[in-house]
Amino acid sequence: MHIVTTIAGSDSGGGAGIQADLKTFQELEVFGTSVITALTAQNTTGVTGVFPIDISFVEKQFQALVEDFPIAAMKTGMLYSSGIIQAIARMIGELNIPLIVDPVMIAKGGESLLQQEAIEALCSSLLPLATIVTPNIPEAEALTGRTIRHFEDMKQVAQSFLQLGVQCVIVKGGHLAEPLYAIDYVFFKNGQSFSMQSPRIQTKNTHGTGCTFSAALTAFLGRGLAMEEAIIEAKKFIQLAIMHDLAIGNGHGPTNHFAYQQHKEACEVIIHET
Ligand SMILES: Nc1ncnc2c1ncn2[C@@H]1O[C@H](COP(=O)(O)OP(=O)(O)O)[C@@H](O)[C@H]1O
Ligand SMILES: Cc1ncc(COP(=O)(O)O)c(N)n1
Repeated sequence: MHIVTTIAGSDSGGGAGIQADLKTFQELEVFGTSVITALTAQNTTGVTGVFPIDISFVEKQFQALVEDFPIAAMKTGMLYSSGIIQAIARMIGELNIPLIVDPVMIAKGGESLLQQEAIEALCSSLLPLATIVTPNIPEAEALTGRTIRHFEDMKQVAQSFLQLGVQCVIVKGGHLAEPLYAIDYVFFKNGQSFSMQSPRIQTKNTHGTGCTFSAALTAFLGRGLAMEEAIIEAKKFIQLAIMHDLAIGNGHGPTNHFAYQQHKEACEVIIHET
């Protein structure tokens, strides 16, 4: 049994954050553990409150896990403050395992999940430890200070992340104005790159897409898949989860974490070398 960890915020609504991650881990047959950085009062219509956990208690959760479990891979999601980021980076720096950093900044409803002053700590302390970083377009722009309009901009942005020491950058295209396809761009340290294209699903139920994608990636890496294979399988997991979306709640409903196990044979992702 492979053990993986998510370091993230709790979403009381169950579609994003820790809850989405653990559901994804369970579906992908890895044993999920967690370090909770903040509680959010949240549903499909938005976030009504954020309660950060004391840094010392974040550290206590992390220590409890690493003292007892051989963790195969870790991901981070909502980290909220520079203090939490620095504590996490210090502890992860002592381990040598795949780390996926999903640089969560803003909830779909517009509420901030990362304090403005924490951006610097994310870039200087945590990203240099990341095996893979998975920004969406607004996060990639905010973290690098560059605007993304064309593929050339995307390459420059990826270069900025790679220069920090990240091994692989996946710029997720959910926010691109591409009506027919959802295209993600993958860049490796060795200069290789490719895009992953799947049909864009017309739905408002996209709460937790980024969390679910990075959790699937963590599970596949924890199971020992090679990086490229893990990335493509994670894209299939999120594609099927959006395709078979759940109309739960009155706002942006969650994705369907059950769908991959039920339909994985029926999902094609088109890969283009870039
Ligand atoms: N409407 C959609 N149809 C298909 N895939 C989508 C759609 N929206 C997002 N995705 C995919 O979901 C994943 C998360 O992307 P994105 O929504 O950009 O991230 P975030 O949730 O962090 O904002 C990516 O693989 C992206 O291509
Ligand atoms: C606790 C928590 N973490 C992350 C997200 C981002 O969700 P998304 O994956 O839709 O960007 C969220 N809404 N809440």
